Amino acid sequence: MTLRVEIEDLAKHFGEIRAVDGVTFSVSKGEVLGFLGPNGAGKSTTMKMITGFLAPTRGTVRVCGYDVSTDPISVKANLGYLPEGAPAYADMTPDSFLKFIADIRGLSGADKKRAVASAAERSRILNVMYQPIETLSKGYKRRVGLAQAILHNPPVLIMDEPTDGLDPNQKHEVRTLINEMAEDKAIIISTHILEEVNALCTRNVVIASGKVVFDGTPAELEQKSRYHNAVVLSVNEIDNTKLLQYVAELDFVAETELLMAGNGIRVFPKDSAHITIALSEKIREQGWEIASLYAESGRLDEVFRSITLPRTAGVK
Ligand SMILES: Nc1ncnc2c1ncn2[C@@H]1O[C@H](COP(=O)(O)OP(=O)(O)OP(=O)(O)O)[C@@H](O)[C@H]1O
Repeated sequence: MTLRVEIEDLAKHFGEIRAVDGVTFSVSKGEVLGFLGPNGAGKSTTMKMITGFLAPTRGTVRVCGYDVSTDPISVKANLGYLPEGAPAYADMTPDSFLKFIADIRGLSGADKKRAVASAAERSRILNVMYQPIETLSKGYKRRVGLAQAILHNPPVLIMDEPTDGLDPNQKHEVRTLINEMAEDKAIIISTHILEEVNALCTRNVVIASGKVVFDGTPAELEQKSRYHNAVVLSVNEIDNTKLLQYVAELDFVAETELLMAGNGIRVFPKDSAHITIALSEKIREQGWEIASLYAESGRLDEVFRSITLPRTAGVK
């Protein structure tokens, strides 16, 4: 694994406010890291320090081996940044905007032409290259932003809320583009859209109050849910209360609850064990007919809440 972004004990204090308070994580080539956290957790401040817009109070950021505080120009050369929202310069066309960015990146002649054509193709904006940016749909505007970020083919891409405010089709398109680029880049995406975690990310770092509270795969995040491996069960012609009483006594069951609208019961296993087979055997032993039985993978919204709420709230 080639390490591309290394963040160590990063902190930013604004007076009394500890916006970022000792954050450490790294991102390798091929990884799409979902950087999650509630409003005010410190995501934007961290991203601004990675991209060199903001100087840290403490700690280091290295991008492709270059330290952002001592070698910001090399860092910027290795990094593409998609800020939140739409690109500025609304009265420009994507063609003139990308050429302008190419100039800033120091590209000229054939290199500039090739870079603009390749970024436009990869971002699928070739059909709108000569239309003012302000007249484009949100999805296209975001793709123009993406084209700008990848123009110099950087090994590291940082994106702030890349699909925020897009409709489901546009979200899908932008995610597809990001997935296509993932193989040869290290990508950091800040988001609070939890479905993005499964659709896009290979790893997640969750921060709350400026500190890392989780670093792992989407599956590991789901496993922290109390619903992980919980089984939803309904049985034909048996009263749900009776079913619940029977199931609650089984030795592999920790907890049970009735579902709304008579839709059966939910069974929480002890130690998050896999219990679908054992449970279906126990139901059949009673001579009951199972109408439906399935295990849940876990609920990201619930895990997210439980790990990002202040610890004083009594949450594990
Ligand atoms: N320039 C600043 N001066 C003072 N406080 C700031 C400044 N920038 C950010 N903060 C504070 O630092 C904390 C972290 O803010 P930040 O914008 O990094 O959070 P965030 O996770 O990006 O939130 P959001 O999801 O709402 O964008 C907040 O309490 C914010 O008010």
